[in-house]
Formats: sequence, C-alpha cells, structure tokens
Amino acid sequence: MIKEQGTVLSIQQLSLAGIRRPRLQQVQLQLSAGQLVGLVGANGAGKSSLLQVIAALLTPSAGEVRIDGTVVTSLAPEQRAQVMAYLPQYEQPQWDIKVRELVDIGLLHHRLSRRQRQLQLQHVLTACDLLQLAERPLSTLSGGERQRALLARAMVGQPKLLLCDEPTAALDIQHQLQTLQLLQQQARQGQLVLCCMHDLSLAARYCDQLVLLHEGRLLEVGAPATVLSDAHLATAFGIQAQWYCDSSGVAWIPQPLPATD
Ligand SMILES: Nc1ncnc2c1ncn2[C@@H]1O[C@H](COP(=O)(O)OP(=O)(O)OP(=O)(O)O)[C@@H](O)[C@H]1O
Repeated sequence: MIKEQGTVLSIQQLSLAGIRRPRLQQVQLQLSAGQLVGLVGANGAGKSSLLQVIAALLTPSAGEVRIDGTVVTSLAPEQRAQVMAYLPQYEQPQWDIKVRELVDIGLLHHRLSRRQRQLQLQHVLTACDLLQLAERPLSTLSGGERQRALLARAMVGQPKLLLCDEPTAALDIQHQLQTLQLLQQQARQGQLVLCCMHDLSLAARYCDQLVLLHEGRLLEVGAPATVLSDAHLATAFGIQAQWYCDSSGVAWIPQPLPATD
C-alpha cells in the first residue's frame, strides 16, 4: 500500500463489536505527524475503544489500522513498542517499584547505550515534574502523581505515535496546563499525539485538531472551532455553549439544551 504523504496513522472502515450496539462503526481517519489531536465525545462514545484498537489491544470486527503504512497487528510486540506508546485510562501498577524503575520500563524494547538511557530518563522525569519523586515507591504517590509517572513511562521512548487516555484527568490545574504544553511540544518535535479529553475548553486551546465520536461513529474531524460547532455540541453532548477567546486562551460556559416538549 502506498502511504499518503506525511500520514502516520491511517484508519480504514474500522468497526468493533459491542453488546447492545457496536462500540465503533466504520471509523475512517487519517492523521499526520506533528500534531496534538484531541479525541472527544460523551461517555461511552468509543474514545477508549478506538485508542485500544489503534494500540492493537483490541481486535476490530472489520477494518484496519496502519502506522506508516504497516498494519499494526502485523508488528511484533517489540516493534510496536518502538513506534507507539499507550497511556491507559486506569492502571494500578502491580509491583510497588520506584517511579524511576516504572519509567525505565518504557525503554524495555529500545536499544540504547547506558548513557543515552540515563539522559532520556532524566529528561522525561524533569519534563513530568517527577525528579523529587523518582526514588519513591509507587504506593506512596497520590493519584495525580501516579498518573504523571505513567505518562512519563509512555513518553520516555519518544514514540512516533503517543496514545493517551485522559492524561490530565487526575491532575491539578497547574499540572494539567504543564502536561498539555508538554504534549504540544512533543507534537512540535514530530510526534503524533492522540489524547482522549473531556475538558473541551482545554482541548480547544491546545489541540491542533479534534476528532469527535458519537455513539461509536466519527461525527467530525478538523480544527477545534469547526468540530465544536453549536450543532455538534447539541448532537454529541446535548449541550449549548458560549465561547470566549483571546490571545491567552479559550473559555466557555456550557449549559444543558433547553427542554423541548
Ligand atoms: N469490555 C467491554 N465489552 C463490551 N462493551 C464495552 C466494553 N468496554 C466498554 N464497552 C462499551 O463500549 C462503548 C464505548 O466505550 P468506551 O470506553 O470506548 O467509551 P469512552 O468514549 O471512552 O467513554 P468514557 O468517556 O466514559 O471513558 C460503551 O457503550 C461501553 O459500554
């Protein structure tokens, strides 16, 4: 298959079976490198399912996912670990290892010199504000600190495709902003970063593009202003919103749609 110029991730006619209805239905998506892309939609829309199929953790009932033209399921696990990393929505690490050891696991399949390994570890520990916590066992961390450690594990190998399921969900506001800036920087350095997000004002402020899912289908993909239109907010979330934008950011006041009888 010939890869479209610059496309890192190509999803063709992807469906995933579910219990009452398909979890994903005929999703078609092409994304290129160098972008922070927000995956948005209501609870149950299919965001986590889509990330898990891309990460080859779930097998689709139809369609396929390609990274740089190669079908993800044809990659050996070690090859997959070199091109992509996945931060799950929930993870309770099974071993009470230190933060530094957890982050180092992200380099398991990378052939690096000892010095290069130390440099990458130090870089990501600093970037994720974990230097002071590096020698602490995971059981002694707060929920948000643990989430930052898991993000550092996903980021440390500098994968071409970084998949993050709600990376800021447990973080205080300062760390939410720092994390989104960091993910934006990763994108500027050439990675494709795809993140599930619920905070639409942060998504509008930081993401280059948004992908909006509704009941397992792709409703819209494009610039935040296009995706978060009045019609899409009503269909996908059952809300309306007033938006305020200036050079320092984006804010919004969401409201439920007026009742109709
Ligand atoms: N293991 C599973 N088996 C069958 N159906 C599932 C499973 N996990 C989730 N689902 C269903 O698949 C659909 C999509 O779920 P998914 O977790 O992808 O949604 P989401 O958009 O990530 O939601 P949230 O914002 O609540 O995290 C939902 O209808 C959910 O009930």
